[in-house]
Amino acid sequence: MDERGLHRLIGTIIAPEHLEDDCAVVPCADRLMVVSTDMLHETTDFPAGMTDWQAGWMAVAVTLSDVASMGAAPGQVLLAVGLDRPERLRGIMEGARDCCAAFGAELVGGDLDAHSELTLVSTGIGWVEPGYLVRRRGARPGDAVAVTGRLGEAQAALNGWEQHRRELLEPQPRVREGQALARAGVSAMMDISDGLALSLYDLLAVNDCGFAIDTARLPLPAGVPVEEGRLLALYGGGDFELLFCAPQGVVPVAGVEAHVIGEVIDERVVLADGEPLEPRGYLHEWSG
Ligand SMILES: Nc1ncnc2c1ncn2[C@@H]1O[C@H](COP(=O)(O)OP(=O)(O)OP(=O)(O)O)[C@@H](O)[C@H]1O
Ligand SMILES: Cc1ncc(C[n+]2csc(CCOP(=O)(O)O)c2C)c(N)n1
Ligand SMILES: [Mg+2]
Ligand SMILES: [Mg+2]
Ligand SMILES: [Mg+2]
Repeated sequence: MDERGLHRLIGTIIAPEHLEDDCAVVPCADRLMVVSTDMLHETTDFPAGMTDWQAGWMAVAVTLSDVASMGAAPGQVLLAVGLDRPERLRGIMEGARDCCAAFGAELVGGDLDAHSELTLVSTGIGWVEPGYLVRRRGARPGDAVAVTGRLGEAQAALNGWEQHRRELLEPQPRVREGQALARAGVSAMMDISDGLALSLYDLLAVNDCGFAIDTARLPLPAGVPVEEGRLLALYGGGDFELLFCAPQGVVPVAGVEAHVIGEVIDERVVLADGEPLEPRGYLHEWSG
């Protein structure tokens, strides 16, 4: 059983539309509040050699990435810390505070307990005017499919490409880009945490159309052989770039580094170079 299968179970217990987006959306006077929470554990999320400051940074970055993917401006963050050793707390809190400060958020609370494995749960709140909210649903046939930044860099570092360690350990949520894309009129957006392929299937699940990408157009990690780079870009996790669809004429958006990698098609399939793309990537799995 994997994460996506269990999400379907959750969707039989709470309203399934609550599982459709990177954040929950809560009307709040004349604005919308978006909220995301994410849990990281030492063994699955903190690679060997990561500092405590970087663990705190990453915990906030992954949540601000979800906020960014809705087109929202980050506001407040809470950080719950399941702490294995007290001497780690200062570095973790400073990393979390610094990531908040770098992206215009404020760390305003959290929780603390003792735990055998370092566990960080960050909750991020963002704010957006109703007209600029972007969801995963909304893609239309003929839209361009595009991504910010480059893909596969975090997984490249895990594969030993040392020049990409910074991207793995200190992910930069595309907060400014998310808001600029929303204002420019993109039709659907999400962040890529588990790899491009799984993200395209996540978009497929909530749209009435499909996606055809051209692997020659993928922005690959620098300094990695093209064949390996292409696999990293398609299936590697931990990138935290934005994947979006845009009506013709919307891209390029001023100030946003993005690459068009394909287009939205009528048929409800995900194609890469004309062939069905394997739904493979970074997935939490349970045995049995
Ligand atoms: N235990 C849960 N209860 C309710 N909703 C959940 C639960 N776990 C996940 N969700 C919801 O399911 C959707 C997908 O969650 P998921 O964690 O895969 O997204 P993400 O945070 O964008 O990705 P990642 O965790 O890889 O960064 C989100 O809307 C999330 O709020
Ligand atoms: C040991 C280790 N392996 C991989 C990564 C890269 N990484 C960070 S978050 C994530 C997936 C989404 O997270 P989740 O679904 O758990 O929220 C991935 C693949 C890492 N930081 N450490
Ligand atoms: Mg997300
Ligand atoms: Mg999550
Ligand atoms: Mg995940």
